[in-house]
Amino acid sequence: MVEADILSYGRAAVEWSTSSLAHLAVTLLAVVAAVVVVPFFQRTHLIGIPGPLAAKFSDFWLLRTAMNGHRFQSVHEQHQKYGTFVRIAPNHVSIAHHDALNPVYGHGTGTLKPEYYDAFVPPRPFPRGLFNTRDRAEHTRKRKIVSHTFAPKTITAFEPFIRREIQMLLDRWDEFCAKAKDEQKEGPRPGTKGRAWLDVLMWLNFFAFDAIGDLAFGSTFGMLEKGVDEAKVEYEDSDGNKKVDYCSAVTIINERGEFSGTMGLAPTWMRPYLLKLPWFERRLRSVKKLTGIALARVNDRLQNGSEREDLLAKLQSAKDDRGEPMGKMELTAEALTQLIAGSDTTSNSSCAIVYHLATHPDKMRKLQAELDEELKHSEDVPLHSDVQELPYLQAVLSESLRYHSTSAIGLPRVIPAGGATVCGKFFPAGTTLSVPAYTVHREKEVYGDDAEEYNPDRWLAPDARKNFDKAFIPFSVGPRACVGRNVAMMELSLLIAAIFRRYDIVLAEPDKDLPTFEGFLRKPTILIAGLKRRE
Ligand code: HEM
Repeated sequence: MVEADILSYGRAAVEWSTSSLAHLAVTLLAVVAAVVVVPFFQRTHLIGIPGPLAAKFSDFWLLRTAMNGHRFQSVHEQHQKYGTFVRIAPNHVSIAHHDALNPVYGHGTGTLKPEYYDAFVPPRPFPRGLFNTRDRAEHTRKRKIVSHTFAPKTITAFEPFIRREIQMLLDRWDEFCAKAKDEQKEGPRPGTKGRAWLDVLMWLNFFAFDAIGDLAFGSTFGMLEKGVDEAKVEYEDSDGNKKVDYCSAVTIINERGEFSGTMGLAPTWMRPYLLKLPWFERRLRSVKKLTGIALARVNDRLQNGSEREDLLAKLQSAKDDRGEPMGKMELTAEALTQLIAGSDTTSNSSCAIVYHLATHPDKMRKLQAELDEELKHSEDVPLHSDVQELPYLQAVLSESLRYHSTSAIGLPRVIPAGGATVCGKFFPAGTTLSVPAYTVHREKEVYGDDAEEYNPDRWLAPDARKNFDKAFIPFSVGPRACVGRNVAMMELSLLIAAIFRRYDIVLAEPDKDLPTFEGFLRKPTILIAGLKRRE
């Protein structure tokens, strides 16, 4: 009897497990059909577009590429293999041609930022900021308020504060140079005795955070002074108590970019599941901490006030079309946007400029000759009016932004109702298109056969700017282009002029490529250089 029971129990177990396995297999097939096969056949209009096989069926090809930190490179290689059009995800086509810029990003085209940008929205209860607002009317409202804060008059008023931070950077580097000169220690390379060896990227990050802190909130983070990457974070613990902590702002901003730049590529339904993976979980903590940094700065600033009109004061006094000012939460979201958009964009770009000049000593000497000649009577940090039209300095900045391009990926946009024809191909409404900056910046048709080479001199040719402008997008183009472009160009012009006029710079590893890791931006990871004061 017992034996019979066991046997029937065993049979039932086998039947159950067979039927549940079959059930599981059917469910899996249904999921695969729903997620992979159906969307593939729904997009028959994209079937003829070449690309990696995996990318035609699922978002994982692009997602995995992004997690590896070199999305710009992988997409570039696909374009080299397949040509102008590459399908990089089931509903996403990358178009590597400057003729695609206007229809994809231009004014009046009606294209919108897709769900990708939802992964950049700050955690609740904060609303969206200018950068990640997708709704057109809401973006227009915000853009009107924010662009007012970047009006030319405001920017001129920022110049003394930017110059003060650059002077602080020079003072710190001078200390290191003086010490190294006294000690006359051997450097990491033969013949480099008596130089100060430091991670230039780290110091440029200190500068960029202090500068944006000063511009946006009326005071710096104190990073240059302390020589430490540290920022105050305000947050609520699980019991709702307000807490204060200190953290590395640079690491946090990097991890936040990696989180958003990757998570945004996953279909919306999958995002909560990805959050369970340690890679995303850790980076989500950084997203929250970054909001905590903005909150701490906004709170301190509102409590203590500011003696001058910083960006926050401008935002506070600005009103939208209905005469409404921004509330505290929106103010914090915009302050966060500026902190993110205006800090490491500048430090990454300036780090790349230092790298490219130091690896092209002839170009560095040419720049130094111009600075010596034109800035004879300037202070350590020149005036913007003295440098904004220096031909070789501006050529170096343009070439470096072209060649490195911290925003290197194709920024995605969704085609609106009615569809659009781009570079001779029709794309129906709802298709996501992007134009990869890294690849477009290397178009031989525009930049010539030496497009793969770093050569600032190309910008000196007559009509160069006019010819290159059509394929030059470091700040993007159209209604969503960088609102801080003029501030960024002022910072870069002053900073690079001041640094190269004062120091002779060599790299510890001049034969190596600049190491980078890409989240949303393509960021250098380290740059060890030996500095000495020029005679
Ligand atoms: C070298 C420095 C910089 C570079 C290369 C850069 C590049 C860009 C790019 C490519 C975009 C478009 C992003 C997209 O469509 O997804 C953008 C947007 C933006 N940038 Fe910059 N940026 C720089 C500096 C700054 C600075 C200094 C600020 C402010 C202080 C700033 C504020 C913004 C904001 C608020 C947006 C969003 C604009 C909108 O959606 O309407 N950026 N930037």
